[in-house]
Amino acid sequence: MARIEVDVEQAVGQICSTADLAHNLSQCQTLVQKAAEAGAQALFLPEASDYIATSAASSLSLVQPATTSPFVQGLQSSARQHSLPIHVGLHEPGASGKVQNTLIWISETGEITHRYQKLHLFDVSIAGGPMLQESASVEKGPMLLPPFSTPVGNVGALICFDLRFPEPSLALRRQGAQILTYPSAFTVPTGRAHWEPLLRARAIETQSYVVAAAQCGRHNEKRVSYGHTGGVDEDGMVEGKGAGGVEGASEPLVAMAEIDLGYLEKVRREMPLLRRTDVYPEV
Ligand SMILES: O=C(O)CNC(=O)[C@H](CS)NC(=O)CCC(=O)C(=O)O
Repeated sequence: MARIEVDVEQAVGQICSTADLAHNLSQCQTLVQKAAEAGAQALFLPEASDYIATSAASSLSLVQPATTSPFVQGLQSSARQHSLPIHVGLHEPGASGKVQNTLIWISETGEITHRYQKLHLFDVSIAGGPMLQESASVEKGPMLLPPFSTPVGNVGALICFDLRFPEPSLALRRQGAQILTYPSAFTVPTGRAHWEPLLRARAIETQSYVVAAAQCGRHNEKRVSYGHTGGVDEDGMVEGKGAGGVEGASEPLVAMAEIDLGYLEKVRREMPLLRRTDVYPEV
């Protein structure tokens, strides 16, 4: 497991994506600039940073392969220019005629080195609340991405609704993750009720840093996201508070969160969570 002796700062970005990819890229590039100026070692951007569409049909019409997407190419060139790795959620074409909801790691030299595809799709119909059928336009991911080494630590990648399932986070922790990422676009009512307790629970039960880059504000006439971007440390304490979480805000912003992997190892050493796998199955 990588061990970094000095604290590092990571930037966690919040934007309000619309169906205008060029505008979304420019919001993200503003955040790359801010993150680099603040001395961040990595920038984490929300789910679906490339676009949030008004319908399944519109999402299918906007999707582009990562290899030729001007949105991805723009971020690759920003990463290279600022020598800053970027973790960003986007859409990619799927094999089934649907899209894939993915998360890519762009290295500080602008290469796409890792890719995760969202496992759990958000199909809900809450009376008087959100009605969303993600599976109408998105195909579900086939596997976990094993944790990968980065300048801020070993990253375990998950996306948004995946946050409600403890199993993948525990599996990634067991495989060596030190930081779990949940780039998101939570709805306002479910975010108000569950966002922070879920993030804190995942951090505490995996004894890992949790990075929560969120979409915020009004995307179109049908969609508003909860925001409240930030980080949670391995004690479950929220970091970067105040910088994020302006409900309804649509200004791009970054929250800074500190990572101290020495402290993380101390927490894990001092309170080992040894599982009773003789009683219940290991995840
Ligand atoms: O639509 C896109 O293009 C981007 N994807 C999303 O916004 C996804 C699927 S609709 N949103 C969530 O998973 C919200 C989960 C949530 O709000 C909860 O678990 O409570």
